[in-house]
Amino acid sequence: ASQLVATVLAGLLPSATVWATKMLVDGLATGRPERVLAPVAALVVLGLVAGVLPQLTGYLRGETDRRLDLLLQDRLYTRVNTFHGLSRFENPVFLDELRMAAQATGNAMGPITSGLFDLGRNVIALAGLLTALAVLSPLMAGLVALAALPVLAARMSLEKRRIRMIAGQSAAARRQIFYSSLITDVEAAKEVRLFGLGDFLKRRVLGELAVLQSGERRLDQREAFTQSALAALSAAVSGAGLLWAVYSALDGRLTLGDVTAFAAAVAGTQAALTATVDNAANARQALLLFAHHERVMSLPGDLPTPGEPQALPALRRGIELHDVWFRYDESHPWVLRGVDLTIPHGASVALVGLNGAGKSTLIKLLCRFYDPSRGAILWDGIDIRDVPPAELRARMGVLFQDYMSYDLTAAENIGVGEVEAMSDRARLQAAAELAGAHETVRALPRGYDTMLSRVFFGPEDDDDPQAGVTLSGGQWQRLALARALVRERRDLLILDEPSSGLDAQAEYEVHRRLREHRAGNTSLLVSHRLGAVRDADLIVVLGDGRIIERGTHDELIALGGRYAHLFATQASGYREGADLG
Ligand SMILES: Nc1ncnc2c1ncn2[C@@H]1O[C@H](COP(=O)(O)OP(=O)(O)OP(=O)(O)O)[C@@H](O)[C@H]1O
Repeated sequence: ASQLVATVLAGLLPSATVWATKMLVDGLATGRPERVLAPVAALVVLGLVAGVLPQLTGYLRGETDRRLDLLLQDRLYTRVNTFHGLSRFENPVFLDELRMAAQATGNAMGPITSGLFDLGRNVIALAGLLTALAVLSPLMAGLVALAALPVLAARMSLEKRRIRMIAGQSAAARRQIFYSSLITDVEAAKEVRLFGLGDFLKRRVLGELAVLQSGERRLDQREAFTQSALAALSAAVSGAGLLWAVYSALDGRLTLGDVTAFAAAVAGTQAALTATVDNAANARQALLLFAHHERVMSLPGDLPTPGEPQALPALRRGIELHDVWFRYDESHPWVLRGVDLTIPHGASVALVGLNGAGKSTLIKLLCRFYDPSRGAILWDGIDIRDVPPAELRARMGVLFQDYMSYDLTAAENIGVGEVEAMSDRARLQAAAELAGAHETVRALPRGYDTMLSRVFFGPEDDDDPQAGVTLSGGQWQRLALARALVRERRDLLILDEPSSGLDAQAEYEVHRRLREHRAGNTSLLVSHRLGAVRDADLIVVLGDGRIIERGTHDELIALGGRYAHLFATQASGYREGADLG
């Protein structure tokens, strides 16, 4: 409300100033001092208001923007968090929309609110000035207003083009961001240096930038040209008006004050008009940008979720996959082709198979990151599509092949596995012990409170509690394993290649501890190291999206099929290694 009052006041300022100036000049012309006192006093007050008002509106505007920013960021990220699956995040069109929406959320609301207030102020100013002008010359007022129309139309069409250009270039913009982030990314730094990719990536960045810039350049040229032509038109209109005013004054039809007011009003009107058009165009551009925010908000959910959220009972019988078919997209080949599998409660099931067989995909379906294209996954007979994804996931501990390493403390790196347990040091420690991470963490400079980082901190950061310690690959993996183990309500433990980064001794230890822990605990283990899966209650061999063999280690060896062949190959590899040693 205060911003509204300030806006109206600011809008009335220019015409009031013009009128006070006219009174002053007319008063001066009469030569009577008392006639100039009131206008002078008015001008002083107007000057004061003009000086203070922008500070006030500036502050109010900032405050409005800050509040809106908080509100909208909250709204956007709340929405993004309701996309329970992964497919949206693997869709470049959605990612573009999300990037634009995040940008709009931070940057568009400011221009929209301030643009609308500016617009209001300028429209009021314009109305006041045009009224003043109309009193002096209705014809001139009409001409000045008319001359504004082409300016308005031209600006609107230019803005539309600009938005269309930005949308058309989103792929190039995405590539540019991708290449430039690779140049500075710590994870990529090793390979970029080893393969000397710096120049290659830089050329790609500059190439994309050139494409982006050429579109922008064409638009800027067009804008400069149209704006100049229109400015010339305005100048001609005001020039003609001034000539008319001067001749009218010479004829005695206008007073000296009228001419002053006229000149000021024409200049003021044109300035206010240009500003109005600018405001309208900016607000419109911001609105169009903001449309991305609205589009993300109005997207349907990616996974159908049950209407009535219900709790998932603890697992008693087991998990069944019924004729599960899956492909990532209509245009992609089938990854799983009719998988039938039961993971009985309390059993340890191992999944083996060649690269690309679909093992990780099967795990992602169990976590319901996607829904099967055909078939169903049942948890004690309940279709997992009928329970809220969060409920389902709360019942699982999962270590992914591509686990995350967070730039957080060691305790937090484990605690993110169950946010509620973040401050429960005993639980975090128990998980760390199980994962074989406790000794490593305890030996860190600040123990569990040590900041871990993927970026190396120098000795100069020693006193900085935020400076992180860098762990080795296997140490990170143990922490990730601890994270998967920390969940209290966990009924199913899924480990995708849990020991790929562990040394032989550590692998043995981790598997021994997990085996003890696994007793009575349902687990699914994916591993290429067949030595690690031989104790599993059931070994399932996946080939080309189908289950081709299943049984215990001994049964599969006796069968003499794919598993037996793989096992023999690995074993002979070890024997040769031993012979060499
Ligand atoms: N997000 C995805 N979008 C499209 N296709 C995918 C996606 N993830 C995996 N695929 C495809 O699905 C197939 C199976 O991949 P998956 O990761 O499940 O295999 P895997 O058995 O775990 O292999 P590995 O032993 O190498 O880990 C592959 O052909 C892969 O190209």
